[in-house]
Amino acid sequence: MTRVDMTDPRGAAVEVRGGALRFGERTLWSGLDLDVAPGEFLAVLGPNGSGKTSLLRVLLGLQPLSAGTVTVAGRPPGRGNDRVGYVLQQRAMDDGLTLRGRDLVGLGLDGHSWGFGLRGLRRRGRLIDSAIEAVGATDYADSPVGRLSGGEQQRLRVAQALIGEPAVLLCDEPLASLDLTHQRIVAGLIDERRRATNTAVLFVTHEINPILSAVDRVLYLVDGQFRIGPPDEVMTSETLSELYRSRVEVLRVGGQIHVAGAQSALCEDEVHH
Ligand SMILES: Nc1ncnc2c1ncn2[C@@H]1O[C@H](COP(=O)(O)OP(=O)(O)OP(=O)(O)O)[C@@H](O)[C@H]1O
Repeated sequence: MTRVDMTDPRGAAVEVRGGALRFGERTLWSGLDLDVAPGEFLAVLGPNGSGKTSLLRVLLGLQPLSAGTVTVAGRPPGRGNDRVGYVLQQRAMDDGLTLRGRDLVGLGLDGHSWGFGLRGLRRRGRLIDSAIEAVGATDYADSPVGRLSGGEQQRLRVAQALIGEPAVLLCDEPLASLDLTHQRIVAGLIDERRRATNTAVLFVTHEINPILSAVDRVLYLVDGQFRIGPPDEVMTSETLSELYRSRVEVLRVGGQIHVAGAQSALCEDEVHH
């Protein structure tokens, strides 16, 4: 009997089969089978150098797999795959950068066709305005981005990533360098959007707590090993001790997860002081 999948006509948003990534002698990960469903929020965790950013680079088509296959929104990753949006690690933009906030956001529409003439331009303008409003950046949208604070720049980057209504949104530590209030705002926006438009989110982070309420599953990478599952299954003392090959304590305090007990490898995942 043929099985017909009625649940989602678009299929997996991200599909990796037997994925491996090696640099020289070093295997970052191998045997990775990963399906991310439309609308799913996957947190990608792991210590420095475990290959989190490299995984996003694979999904962006910037880094070929050493073995295995990958599709993003049903297509090979890379140029021409306009169904992917991304927010990369926060880096302060050159303070001489005179590009205005709204122009930065508008770059997210490049590759989309609005037709020519006034109507197309007006539609584009309206989309940019509403994307800027959604991230609460209206007040500084006309300022040169080089003069904005890190948090303000980051909100504009989120607007730029979301304006193209991607099927898959890749986020590489988008909350780093934001204060707690803005972490909440940016995480909330991304979560809201994926629920509204069924966007799959892959979110690389060292800190799961600001996004814990949004996370469906965790991919935890450590030194070539990984686990995939809901936070309650992966973020346990038992699972993380296995992954780190040393005793790790996972504490749940006030709805938050704190990981402690391993040495330096855990860095930012440890309880903050
Ligand atoms: N093109 C490359 N050639 C050789 N080594 C590379 C290349 N790209 C990444 N690496 C190495 O692969 C490892 C994983 O890098 P990656 O940036 O994916 O880690 P990460 O988990 O995102 O780390 P962090 O938490 O520090 O951001 C690093 O040791 C890095 O130096």
